[in-house]
Amino acid sequence: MDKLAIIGGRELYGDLKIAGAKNSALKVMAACLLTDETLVLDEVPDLADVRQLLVLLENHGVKAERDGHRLTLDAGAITSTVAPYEIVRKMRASFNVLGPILAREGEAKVSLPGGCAIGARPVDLHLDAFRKMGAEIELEEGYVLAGAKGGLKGAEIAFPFVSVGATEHVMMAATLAKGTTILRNAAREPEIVDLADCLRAMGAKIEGDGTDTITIHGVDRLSGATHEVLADRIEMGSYAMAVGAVGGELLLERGRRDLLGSAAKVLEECGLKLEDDPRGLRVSRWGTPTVSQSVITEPYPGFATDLQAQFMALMAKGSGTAEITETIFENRFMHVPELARLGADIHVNGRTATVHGVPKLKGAPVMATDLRASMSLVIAALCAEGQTMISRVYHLDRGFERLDDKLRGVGALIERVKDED
Ligand SMILES: CC(=O)N[C@H]1[C@@H](OP(=O)(O)OP(=O)(O)OC[C@H]2O[C@@H](n3ccc(=O)[nH]c3=O)[C@H](O)[C@@H]2O)O[C@H](CO)[C@@H](O)[C@@H]1O
Ligand SMILES: C=C(OP(=O)(O)O)C(=O)O
Repeated sequence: MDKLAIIGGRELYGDLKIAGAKNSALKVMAACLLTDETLVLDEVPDLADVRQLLVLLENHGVKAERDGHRLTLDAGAITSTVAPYEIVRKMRASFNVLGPILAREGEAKVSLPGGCAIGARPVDLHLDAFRKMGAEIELEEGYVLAGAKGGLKGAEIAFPFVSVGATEHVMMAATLAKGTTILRNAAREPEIVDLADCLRAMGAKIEGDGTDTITIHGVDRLSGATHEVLADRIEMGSYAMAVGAVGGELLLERGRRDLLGSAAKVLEECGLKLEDDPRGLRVSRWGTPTVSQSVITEPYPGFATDLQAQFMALMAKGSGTAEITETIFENRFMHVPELARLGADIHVNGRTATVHGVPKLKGAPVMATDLRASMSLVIAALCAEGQTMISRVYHLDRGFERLDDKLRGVGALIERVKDED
């Protein structure tokens, strides 16, 4: 298992390319199952999660070819409608093959998913929606058995609360349903719009993505297409926070201020400068203290839960006190004890963490606990005095492409070391 050794205190300068969004790439990849023609995807990030989903798609008969960031997927024939536990348990997004396979083949058997251990993460909203669309759903030995022999039917589905995964999953399946599906209280994340753009390029009829009501008119078949995956707003926000923590100036290529939602304004209030540039998002902070700000995580365009841990690292050296409230996942403060090892002063009470800014952090051995928590440790290490050794970095490799190379390229002292244990 690799570790990361980081010596803090070096400001970050230069250009850093933001990869395609993990949380978009995984969904558009699953969309290849909706057509027997070829789907070509550009700007697909080179991540452990992407490789993991490819294993699952190949299990269903998909032929995949990778050339740099271009991925060509051909689901000419779906050879298996079963998504096994051994593959699906490793990643939440792999559950989203159920809808496309069900829509195209009339049946699917998919293991209940895994993913980051940040909460219980049930899939009831997904399954309730498919039932409304006429599917018969049973749970057996950890698998969802879904059947819709006559095909899925359009339905009106009002989600009781916002779910990114359920919105995407039902939107995909509804493209091949008979009739019209209306999703109310739908998620509005940029990745939903990216997926809808890809599906439209494949011939789907979708309106309203990016709002809380999405209408999908089912079509008989979808075709092949070429689609470029949107930039990763979480990677972009994380590097922006790294600049906030340690100072400097980065041009985050392909980045866009609007993708950050309300986090953009929060970062500016903390003292960062964010400027859209023809090549991406320019972020800078020069010598001024980081002003502590309180945030509450919310669905987009609210402050993203996937940036909460990184923001806590930024607040650790803030000028005052910040309250950080997590409303999306019930167990997403696992980074708190690790940040405390570096000297952060954080107290958790229920869903709120109170962060009293300290003048300095000091390097220490720490352990990555989940994907975004790992990035919060990287940010804290970049602005800590001395060396921090982060273990279990396989969490980071799930969602941050070539993190150590990218940070080294802009001046950070960071090395990947092989664990001898
Ligand atoms: C691969 C991917 O895109 N992952 C993202 C996606 O996860 P994911 O799609 O799993 O997140 P959801 O938006 O569905 O989850 C939001 C909340 O709803 C709950 N819930 C969800 C579905 C359901 O059927 N029942 C239920 O109770 C979840 O446990 C969670 O508490 O959106 C999250 C919220 O922005 C992000 O943190 C994840 O990075
Ligand atoms: C929680 C995340 O991923 P997943 O939903 O795949 O666990 C994430 O991307 O921050």
